[in-house]
Amino acid sequence: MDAELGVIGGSGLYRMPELTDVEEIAIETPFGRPSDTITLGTLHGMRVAFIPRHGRAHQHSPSNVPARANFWALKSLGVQWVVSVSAVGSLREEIAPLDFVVPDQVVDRTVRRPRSFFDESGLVVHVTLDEPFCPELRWALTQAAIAAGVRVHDRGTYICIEGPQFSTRAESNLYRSWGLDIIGMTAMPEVRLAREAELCFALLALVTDYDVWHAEEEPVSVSVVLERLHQNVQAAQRALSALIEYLRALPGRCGCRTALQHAIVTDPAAISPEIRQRFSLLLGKYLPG
Ligand SMILES: CSC[C@H]1O[C@H](OP(=O)(O)O)[C@H](O)[C@@H]1O
Ligand SMILES: Nc1ncnc2[nH]cnc12
Repeated sequence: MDAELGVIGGSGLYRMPELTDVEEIAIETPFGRPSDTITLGTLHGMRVAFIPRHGRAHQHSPSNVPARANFWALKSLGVQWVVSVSAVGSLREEIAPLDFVVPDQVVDRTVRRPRSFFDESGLVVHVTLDEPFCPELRWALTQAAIAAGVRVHDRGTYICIEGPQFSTRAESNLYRSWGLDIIGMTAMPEVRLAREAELCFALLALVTDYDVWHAEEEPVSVSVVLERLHQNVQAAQRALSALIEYLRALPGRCGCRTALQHAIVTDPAAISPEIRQRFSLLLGKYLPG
């Protein structure tokens, strides 16, 4: 095992300066290359693998993030927990810019992203997503954010739009009328892929704006987002540091690690040795070669 914790850094979080004993590794996966080289390093005694989601130069748009390669690479490094750090807009007055949110639900409005490792493989796999984020990891992340001294909302529903454009006012008001809390462009398909890879996954959402619905606030733009990220990215780094001690205390009783146990529908007799070999990283314990 090269790392226990994976961190996917979103907009504004392109490196983790707190890591020591750092090495950069380039990984090739069956789904191509991850977003960038992966930084392996140590944080309070725990090995961490860090991937900047959009690349260090922010060259991958939300629709083109190689999410399958990122999660495959993290799985191949042995990580158990994956934390995504993301900039989001708020859809509610009481969730203010500079607050943090650890969402418990997600609505997927993306339309053109591969959403499964098993597309066109001849394997049919249906994982359960009633609880899309790992409850144990969410708890640890919430405690860590509190320890970092920020105002944190310990639940909320994230709507993931395709982008890359921000929403229209009518869309923003529609999402508010649906009772949704925060908006971004990247939680999907990461939630789906984490579950298929049997990884515990949670999201630390950094609120940067009130999207476009708020009568008194400036509508979201890249400059608004970057300005707010500049103000709270250090708090996010503090929360990641504080997270390690809470991770060590987790009981590991969530269902994430066995998510595929009853999810494979295809008759094992019909699964070829080549397919077993290709997916052995994810399915080896259920479909021996
Ligand atoms: C740079 S503003 C829009 C951009 O920021 C968020 O990215 P991430 O979730 O990776 O922090 C949002 O989803 C958009 O991709
Ligand atoms: N309002 C917003 N909509 C979509 N993605 C965002 N990322 C940060 N703010 C956002």
